[in-house]
Amino acid sequence: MEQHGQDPTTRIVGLFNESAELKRRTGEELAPTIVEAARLIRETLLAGNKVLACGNGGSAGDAQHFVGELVNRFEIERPPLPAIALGTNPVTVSATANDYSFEEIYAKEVQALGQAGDLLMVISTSGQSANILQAAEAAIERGLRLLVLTGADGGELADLARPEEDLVLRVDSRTTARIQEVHILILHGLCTLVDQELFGGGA
Ligand SMILES: O=C(CO)[C@@H](O)[C@H](O)[C@H](O)[C@H](O)COP(=O)(O)O
Ligand SMILES: [Zn+2]
Repeated sequence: MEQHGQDPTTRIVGLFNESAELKRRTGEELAPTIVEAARLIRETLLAGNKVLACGNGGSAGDAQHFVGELVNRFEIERPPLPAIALGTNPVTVSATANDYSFEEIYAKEVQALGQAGDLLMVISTSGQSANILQAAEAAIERGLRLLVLTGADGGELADLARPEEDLVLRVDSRTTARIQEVHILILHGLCTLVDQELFGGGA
C-alpha cells in the first residue's frame, strides 16, 4: 500500500510491517508447496542432475545468491551441490544480446548447459519477462523441470508450468520489492530443507 506524505521514519516502519505481513501470509499459503519444491530439488540432485537458476535485476541477484548457497554451503558442513546461475558471463550475455536478442540470453545458456532431468529455477516477480519466458520454453523443450518463483498473477510464466512436472511458488503481491523480499525467504527455506533432507542437518 502506498503511504507517501508520511514522515520517513513512519514510512520505514510501514515497509517493515508490510514485508512482515506478506511473509507471514505467504508462509501460511505456500509452506506445503515450498516443501514440495525442496523435494523437487532433492530428487534432481539425487538423480545426478543439477540446478540452473536465472532472473532479471534483483532476481538475478537472488538466483546467484541461491546458487552460491548450494555450491558452497548453507547452515551445515556438507558436500558442494551442483548449481549454476545463468547470465553471469558478460561476454556470453553481450554477444547473445548483440547477435540475436536480449530475450534469448538465458535460453541460449539453457540450450548449452541444460540436460534432461536438470531443474531450471526461474525467478520473475511479474512472470512476464521475455528472456525468462524463453528460458522456460527452452528448458521444457530439453526435458528440464521448472521451479517458478513469481508474484502478481504469475503472468505467462505460471501458465507455462506443467501441473505434473513443474512447481509454481507465487507470492500474492503486486509490489516487486516486497515479492523479492519474500522470494529470498523462500530460497533460504529451500536451502534449510535441502540441508536437512539430504544431509540430516539444519539449524
Ligand atoms: O530489484 C529490482 C526491484 O526491486 C529490479 O532490479 C527488478 O528486479 C527489475 O526491474 C526486473 O527487470 C524486474 O523483472 P521481473 O521480476 O518482472 O521479471
Ligand atoms: Zn531491488
